[in-house]
Amino acid sequence: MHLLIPAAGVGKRMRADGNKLLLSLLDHSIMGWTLKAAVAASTIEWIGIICQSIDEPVFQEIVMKLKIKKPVAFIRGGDTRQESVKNGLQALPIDAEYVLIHDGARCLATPKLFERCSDAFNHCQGFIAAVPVKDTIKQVDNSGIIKATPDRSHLWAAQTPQGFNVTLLKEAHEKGQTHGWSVTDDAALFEKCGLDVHIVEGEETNLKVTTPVDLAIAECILRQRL
Ligand SMILES: Nc1ccn([C@@H]2O[C@H](COP(=O)(O)OP(=O)(O)OP(=O)(O)O)[C@@H](O)[C@H]2O)c(=O)n1
Ligand SMILES: C[C@](O)(CO)[C@H](O)COP(=O)(O)O
Repeated sequence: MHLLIPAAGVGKRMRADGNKLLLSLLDHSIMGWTLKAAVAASTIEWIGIICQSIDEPVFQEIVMKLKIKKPVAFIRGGDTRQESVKNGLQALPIDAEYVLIHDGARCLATPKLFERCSDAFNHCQGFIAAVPVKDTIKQVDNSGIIKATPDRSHLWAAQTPQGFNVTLLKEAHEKGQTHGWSVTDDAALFEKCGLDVHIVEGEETNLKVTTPVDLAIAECILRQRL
């Protein structure tokens, strides 16, 4: 299984001085933890790290320190996650039929989750890891007035890994560019193309390290695993 890791963001919401994926989390960087889990997953055979050129030397160092035996490619990132993934798809080896895409910022995903996601290709061409939403969600207008309370039983929080047939996802990205679709995940492109995207059971702990408080929560979860 081929895995693309978008890691080319700047982490504005983290307000860090540089790419948040290089921040320390216990004895590794955020990206170090993400890579460790991906490498430990028996199904992952190839890893593409999508990053900005300025960060590539540090990511190379992380890969070396972890003594990763699986092939790792470095791919140039874009200005948005969507662009970064599009670049990643172009850089996949020619024989890649299916691909998993996993945010570098989701550093708590377990090897089991990667393996469960790889197995999902046995029954579908597109899926995302997700968990049922626990909160009551309100839809609010621009004046701060609640307009709707969607039925929670139909709401899922999207995570990564997300997995797709490579040809179909490449086509969806092309269409997205042509039509000017701007999305925050790859599933949304599949959806806009009218293709089915299935749900694979995610992990409650598979949070995305987005703001400083997420870093503290991630540390807590990792300590419990030690
Ligand atoms: N141009 C971009 C933007 C984001 N990402 C990656 O997409 C993942 C999810 O994005 P997010 O958590 O939003 O990261 P940032 O874009 O870095 O954060 P922010 O939105 O706060 O700036 C991250 O692993 C990030 O590195 C990327 O590869 N290329
Ligand atoms: C892909 C993603 O992690 C799914 O939750 C997410 O959409 C990334 O973008 P975000 O804007 O940081 O939510």
